[in-house]
Amino acid sequence: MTRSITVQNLTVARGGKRVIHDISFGVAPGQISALLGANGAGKSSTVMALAGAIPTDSGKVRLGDETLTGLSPDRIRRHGVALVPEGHRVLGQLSVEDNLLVAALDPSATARRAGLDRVYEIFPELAERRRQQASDLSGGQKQMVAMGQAFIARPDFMIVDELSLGLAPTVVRRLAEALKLAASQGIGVLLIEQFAKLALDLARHAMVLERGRLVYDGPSATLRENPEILHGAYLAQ
Ligand SMILES: Nc1ncnc2c1ncn2[C@@H]1O[C@H](COP(=O)(O)OP(=O)(O)OP(=O)(O)O)[C@@H](O)[C@H]1O
Repeated sequence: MTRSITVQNLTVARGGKRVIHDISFGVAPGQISALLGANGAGKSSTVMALAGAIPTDSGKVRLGDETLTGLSPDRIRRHGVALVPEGHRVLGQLSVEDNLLVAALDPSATARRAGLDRVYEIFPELAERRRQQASDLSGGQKQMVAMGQAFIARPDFMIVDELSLGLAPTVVRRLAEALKLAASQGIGVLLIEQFAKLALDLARHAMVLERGRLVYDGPSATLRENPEILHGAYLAQ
């Protein structure tokens, strides 16, 4: 079962200052949505609020009929929202396989095996390195592990904070294919990406944040065809 995520009138304050102002949007099952904006526009704050890592001031986040607002990050994950955090962080002392298994939600041996098989099918390069210590992986392989940790939890909704940061184009293409696969299987994806072109190529739906306000919410094709909308938001910051 896959469900839409709905954000209603979300307001977030950090350090006593309002950084997200009353934003509303939705991501449907199987849809890739890009969230764009200049440095400091509020992308990470939005993502962290959705994942429960920082509190919300007001507003509501729902996955299907369930309200996620106010739940802990772990509860939100168990409800079906997987976050791939910025910086392809892994548990360096653990093997690739143990990194994946710590993220599995269903403890049964059958489910864990099926989860690993699913991740290794998406990223065969991780299967070859399953016993390798994660700290020895390349940046791209670490990002595969981070994405694998999301996939193994069988989420309804995936948030990817900076897919391509610091990674080579060939690796980014592989990761982009994995996101498309996720969407084709009904997972809703919210992609935060500094390279607008990549994000707009991947996503059919896009949003632009400017100083904590949503200034565009619509087809990504419109942003591709009217780059001044995006330039305006980046310059205004
Ligand atoms: N820990 C914090 N405490 C107080 N204010 C913060 C904190 N982190 C971020 N901010 C402020 O919140 C606002 C939004 O920042 P945020 O990091 O969400 O933007 P962003 O679009 O993700 O930018 P970047 O791409 O640089 O990460 C900025 O004004 C920033 O200074």
